[in-house]
Amino acid sequence: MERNNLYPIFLKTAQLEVLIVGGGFVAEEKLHFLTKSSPDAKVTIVTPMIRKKTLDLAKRFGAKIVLKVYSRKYLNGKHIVVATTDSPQVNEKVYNDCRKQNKLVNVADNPPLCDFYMGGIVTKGNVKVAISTNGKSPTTAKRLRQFFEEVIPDDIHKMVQNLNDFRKTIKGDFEEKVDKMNEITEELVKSA
Ligand SMILES: C[C@@]1(CC(=O)O)C2=NC(=C\c3[nH]c(c(CCC(=O)O)c3CC(=O)O)Cc3[nH]c(c(CC(=O)O)c3CCC(=O)O)/C=C3\N/C(=C\2)[C@@H](CCC(=O)O)[C@]3(C)CC(=O)O)/[C@H]1CCC(=O)O
Ligand SMILES: NC(=O)c1ccc[n+]([C@@H]2O[C@H](COP(=O)([O-])OP(=O)(O)OC[C@H]3O[C@@H](n4cnc5c(N)ncnc54)[C@H](O)[C@@H]3O)[C@@H](O)[C@H]2O)c1
Repeated sequence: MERNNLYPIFLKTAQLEVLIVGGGFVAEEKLHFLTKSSPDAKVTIVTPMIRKKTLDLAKRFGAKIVLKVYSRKYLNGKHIVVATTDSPQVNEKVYNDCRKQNKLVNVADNPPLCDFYMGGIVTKGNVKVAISTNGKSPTTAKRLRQFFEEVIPDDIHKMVQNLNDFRKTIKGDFEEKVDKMNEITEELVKSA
């Protein structure tokens, strides 16, 4: 069986600079899911033309807009780059420029030109679940995201907070605390 070997990490988007190249439908989709998960993301969009809905979303989340065609100088100071233009040549140039500078890059509609994939994301308070199908089926990632949004209780953050509070009240060394935390949460996965 094929296996997904990607390693998910949870980025602190408030302290990273993201560049989106292009301002059309795909840019809107990527910006929408980025800001849904991470409203504090620091985003710059470089594009000669921006669609109204992309512009509205960009304004709502304070993204910086540069109405210019892409060139390498716009990579300065950026950590993560997402290319969404309708020109395969431009997208490929963005990819190659980023690889040369060791910047993480995603060409949205071209899985081989991605260092990382955006995933389906469920956020419930402090709990976050990220889903990937290894780039094989974005539709499945979306459906799984909808499923988990439904089944994970909205108030799971209360349990997380209670366990955080409870941990502080336990006496003993690290090992004893781990044992106690595992003991009281055992029921959560019993039926699984
Ligand atoms: C999860 C999500 C996150 C997000 O967008 O942030 C996401 N795509 C979403 C939706 C979606 N995108 C597309 C459709 C129509 C599907 C169809 O037509 O079959 C749908 C479904 C819909 O809209 O219903 C079009 C599409 N997307 C990609 C290709 C190229 C290809 O697959 O070859 C094509 C076809 C282009 C063409 O036809 O040429 C590629 C990628 N899309 C990914 C992520 C990465 C892999 C994630 C993974 O590992 O699973 C990857 C590899 C790169 C990337 O973009 O990072 C978001 C759902 C968010 C949510 O709902 O929660
Ligand atoms: N819209 C979709 O759902 C979808 C689905 C599958 C694949 N795609 C593919 O994704 C690509 C983008 O699609 P779209 O619908 O977002 O297109 P779009 O026409 O809505 O947007 C393209 C954007 O790229 C920008 N752009 C063009 N040249 C540029 C340059 N040199 N520098 C910076 N920005 C530049 C344009 O100004 C525009 O904002 C296309 O290749 C399309 O075939 C789109």
